[in-house]
Amino acid sequence: MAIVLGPNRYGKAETRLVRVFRNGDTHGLVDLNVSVALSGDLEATHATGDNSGVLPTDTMKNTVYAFAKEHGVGEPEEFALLLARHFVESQPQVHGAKVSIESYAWDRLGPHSFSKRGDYTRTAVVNVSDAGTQVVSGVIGLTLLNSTASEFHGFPRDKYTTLPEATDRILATAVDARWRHAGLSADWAASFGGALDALKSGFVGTYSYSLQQTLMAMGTSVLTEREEIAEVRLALPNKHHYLVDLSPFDLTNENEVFIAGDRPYGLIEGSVVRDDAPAATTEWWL
Ligand SMILES: O=c1[nH]c(=O)c2[nH]c(=O)[nH]c2[nH]1
Repeated sequence: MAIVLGPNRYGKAETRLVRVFRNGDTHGLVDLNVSVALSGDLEATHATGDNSGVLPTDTMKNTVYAFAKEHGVGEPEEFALLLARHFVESQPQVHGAKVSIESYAWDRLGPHSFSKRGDYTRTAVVNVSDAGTQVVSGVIGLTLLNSTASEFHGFPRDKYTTLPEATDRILATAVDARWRHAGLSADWAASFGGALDALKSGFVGTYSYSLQQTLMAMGTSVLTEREEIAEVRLALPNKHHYLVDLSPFDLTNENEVFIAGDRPYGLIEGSVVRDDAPAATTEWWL
């Protein structure tokens, strides 16, 4: 029996970068949270502390800031590709790089004034490895609600089942979605905007008998609208809204007064994929 090192990686997580683009009086703003994880020939440091192959995580952080100055910061997918390729190409012992970016949007209030948009976070993850390069875009925290057009019934009942059948309920979720691009170049901004719109219209346009059905419709909507996207993965928390019993006050409640539940919540997860999509080069999930 031998004890050996299993899969491992290391990097600098959550480097917060704000880049101001000064074009005369009118400034632009990019606000990112960048995480880098490298893998490769790293046995020595784990076995003996020989760091001859360990590019410091501090250097990774510095690279993020230096690249922001030297190359600017375009779309998050573009910046992640630039960084991931840099680490793999410049360090022979590094065979894999994963660069994950969260991008926070700011709305313009004036030439150099901005208001942070709080409705969702855009994400981009680039994986460079011997198997290939993969770009995954996504969105987290996109909260959507239908105040009707949702039912849930016909489910199995056992002795622990108390849930009433619902023929008219609120359906609400905070969308966590990632989508894998078939290629390595796209109009990333248009692709993200289109995918976001497709997720929303899939949610809005589906008369739902389960959040699972809505998940499938949202993924299908993205793949129908965006041919550059090969696969969509979704994690949809079911943000339950419970009808308040107003009968103690001699009041009726015709689906008008709800308690917004916090936890526990149902969590519906799934992948929607083109059957002819190219295979993923790296394992990915949320
Ligand atoms: O859309 C739903 N899917 C479920 O699987 C489920 N389970 C549950 O209790 N409520 C719901 N709603």
